Amino acid sequence: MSIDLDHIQQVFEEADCLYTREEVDGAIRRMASEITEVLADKNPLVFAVMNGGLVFCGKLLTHLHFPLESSYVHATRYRNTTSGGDLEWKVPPAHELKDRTILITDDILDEGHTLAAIVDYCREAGAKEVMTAVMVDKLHDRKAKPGQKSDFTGLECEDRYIFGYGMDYQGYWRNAPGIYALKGH
Ligand SMILES: O=P(O)(O)OC[C@H]1O[C@H](OP(=O)(O)OP(=O)(O)O)[C@H](O)[C@@H]1O
Ligand SMILES: Nc1nc2[nH]cnc2c(=O)[nH]1
Repeated sequence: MSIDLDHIQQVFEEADCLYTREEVDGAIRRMASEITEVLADKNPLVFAVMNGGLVFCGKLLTHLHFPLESSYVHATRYRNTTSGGDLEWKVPPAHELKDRTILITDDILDEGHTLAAIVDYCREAGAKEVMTAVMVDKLHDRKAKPGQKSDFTGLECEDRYIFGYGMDYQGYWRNAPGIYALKGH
């Protein structure tokens, strides 16, 4: 399928900016101090969930000033579409997880299936403690587990399809410098 770059450009121009770069960065700094209080002496292993978690995790890591290891996992459920399907593991964790404290970082907690599956995987692999941090929690009543929350949450957003700061629209605009909502979604 060929991609219509005029459409991609138009999507950005018509989108609503929900959070500016400054607002997102402020939320990430606040999360970093909350995470530091809980994990600073636990030698955690911090995973970015690719692709969407790349920007958030990268920014967050630079605000965590204590010993930790960082790596990534790649799991996807949306595959460049705007509604979710079955979780596909593209790259499972490469580290030994037994007895480790794990922090999983992702861009968005939407229905929560992705994060729940990754948490379950880490627990089954023998992790001592598994915590999660998400940049944005989308507010609606379709969570995989009723009342599901992340241990650390940066921002909340309404029930619309969003992109920017790592999150894509049809594979594009992960580089958008804030969090934007698609017109009409
Ligand atoms: O809470 P959920 O409804 O499970 O959705 C959240 C997940 O969806 C997105 O990933 P996606 O599958 O789109 O892959 P991507 O990270 O490569 O964009 C996002 O990065 C989260 O990992
Ligand atoms: N880009 C993007 N990915 C998602 N994955 C789950 N929800 C969303 C969303 O609103 N935007």
